[in-house]
Amino acid sequence: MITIRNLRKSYGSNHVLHGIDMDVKAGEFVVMLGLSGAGKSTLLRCMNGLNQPDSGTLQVGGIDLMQTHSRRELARHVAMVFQHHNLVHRLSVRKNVLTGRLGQVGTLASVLQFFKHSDIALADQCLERVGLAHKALERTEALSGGQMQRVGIARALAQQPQVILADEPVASLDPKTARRVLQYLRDATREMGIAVVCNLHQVDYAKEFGDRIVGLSQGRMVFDGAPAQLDDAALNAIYSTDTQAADAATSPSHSVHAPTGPWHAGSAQLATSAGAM
Ligand SMILES: Nc1ncnc2c1ncn2[C@@H]1O[C@H](COP(=O)(O)OP(=O)(O)OP(=O)(O)O)[C@@H](O)[C@H]1O
Repeated sequence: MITIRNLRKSYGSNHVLHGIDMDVKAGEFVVMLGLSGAGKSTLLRCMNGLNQPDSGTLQVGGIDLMQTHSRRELARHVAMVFQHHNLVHRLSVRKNVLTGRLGQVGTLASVLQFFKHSDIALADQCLERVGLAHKALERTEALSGGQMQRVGIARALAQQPQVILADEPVASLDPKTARRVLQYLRDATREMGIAVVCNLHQVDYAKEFGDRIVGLSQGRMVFDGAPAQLDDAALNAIYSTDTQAADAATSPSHSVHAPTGPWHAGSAQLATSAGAM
């Protein structure tokens, strides 16, 4: 579903991504961890076509993002869940979910916001998945933050995407609500075979909900493994502010790559150099 090879991205002279390699398969829930500024959002924005990488290979949901593509084409394959929901508060909950269908309907229907019965049925099914079917006709502004985020997930599901990218989706929620939101996201994507990449700042949520965790430090992948492999040494490598440690973690002798072929869940080992400790 997602294939990334040697991906590089700079903002002017600020080199943010230094050759990222990553594969995500259908139904896999990958959590991305890293310090603020590590490049997590930049990588997600590359995957969502909002940032143009400088070089490398980037295929998401069957689309080659290094080549020209339309936003509409991308929306048919890739959905985004945002930290602040990005919902239209004055619209009903169902209409917000239906906006997830805009990339799939014709241009005129999209402009007029005219939806078929099948789209409405799909929107209601998606709301059902996140436990909010009973709120379909309510104005969105009347919902709590956690409920709004679940509407954001329902909207993403209504796109019927192959990939969902979530950028800190629970950053502004209390722990109980955050867990509920992540549970809905993980369960729905697993059942629907969607590949998910989710940026989080909470290590405990990453361990609880991730099928796999990737760690970014200063634009380099320093960990790629199962939650059980995320030990103190791994956390030190991910959250180190020491440039040498990040370099050591990705040096050839301490590679996070699998010995053969592309990365996959649990394949990669954490660098164990003294610098990364
Ligand atoms: N649009 C932009 N223009 C210029 N520089 C940018 C832009 N977006 C991000 N950066 C820079 O790229 C680097 C990585 O930022 P990014 O937002 O990707 O990190 P992050 O790991 O997602 O951080 P956070 O966890 O705080 O969201 C930072 O140095 C940041 O200042």
